[in-house]
Amino acid sequence: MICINNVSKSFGKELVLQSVSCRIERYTPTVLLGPSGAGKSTLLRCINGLVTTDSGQITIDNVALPRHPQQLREFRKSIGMIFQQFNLIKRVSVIENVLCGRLGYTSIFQSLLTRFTNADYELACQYLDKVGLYDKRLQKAGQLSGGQQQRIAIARALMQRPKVLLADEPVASLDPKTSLVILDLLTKISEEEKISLVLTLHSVELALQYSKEIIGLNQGKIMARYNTNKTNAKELYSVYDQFEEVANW
Ligand SMILES: Nc1ncnc2c1ncn2[C@@H]1O[C@H](COP(=O)(O)OP(=O)(O)OP(=O)(O)O)[C@@H](O)[C@H]1O
Repeated sequence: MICINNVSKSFGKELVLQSVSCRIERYTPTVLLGPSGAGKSTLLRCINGLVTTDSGQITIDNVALPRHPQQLREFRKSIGMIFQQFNLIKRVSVIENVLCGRLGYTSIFQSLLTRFTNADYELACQYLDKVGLYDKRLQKAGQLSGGQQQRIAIARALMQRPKVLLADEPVASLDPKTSLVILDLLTKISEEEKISLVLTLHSVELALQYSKEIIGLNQGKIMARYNTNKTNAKELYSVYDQFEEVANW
């Protein structure tokens, strides 16, 4: 379980997260929903320490996110991340990109030489097969379509064997049909591999279709929390124009 307790974050004079508290249950696909600038990406990035909080605490399975860089690096092994723009090395092969996900497990010396074990290669092939890209493993990543590049990014994140997968607008650069393929894949894999999935999305309809819990953020505050089975699109749209804080979890 991810526990976010009274987390605040400012960039300069802008208070982006204001004493945010919530719990994200294990194996419960959860979407952070809200208007542009609400602080969704910032909150997601606080969960893996990419953004340092000003105050408050985040724990994953009762372990607090460390502040010390080396301990944070170790902690991050258990948290995969997927980005809107895929963040691949486009000039290198698909399989090399996937293997990069293993760097956290490799000694610094090995990382410098980028030497991977046979077991690493086997695992990379296994995950490429899972995302349907085994046949493309030797192609340069940049030659593939956006949807295929996002699938490489998913395989790369899986190489970390994460217990939590954070996906920041994973389908914002993709067409509607490919978006469904990617979200199908993410939810299926997170269920199969027992990974807790947390996403930011801009589509109310996709949030309803692919999550079990929805956390509504607006102006750096949690406005409401919804169980997908007990809400509807009309109610969720209110997250975009509601400014009164209802509750924190
Ligand atoms: N590294 C940064 N430096 C300065 N300001 C930042 C930084 N990251 C985010 N912000 C600011 O924090 C606010 C919230 O940004 P954030 O990306 O978290 O919002 P969001 O809800 O994810 O928006 P969107 O849906 O448009 O991606 C914005 O005003 C943004 O400009």
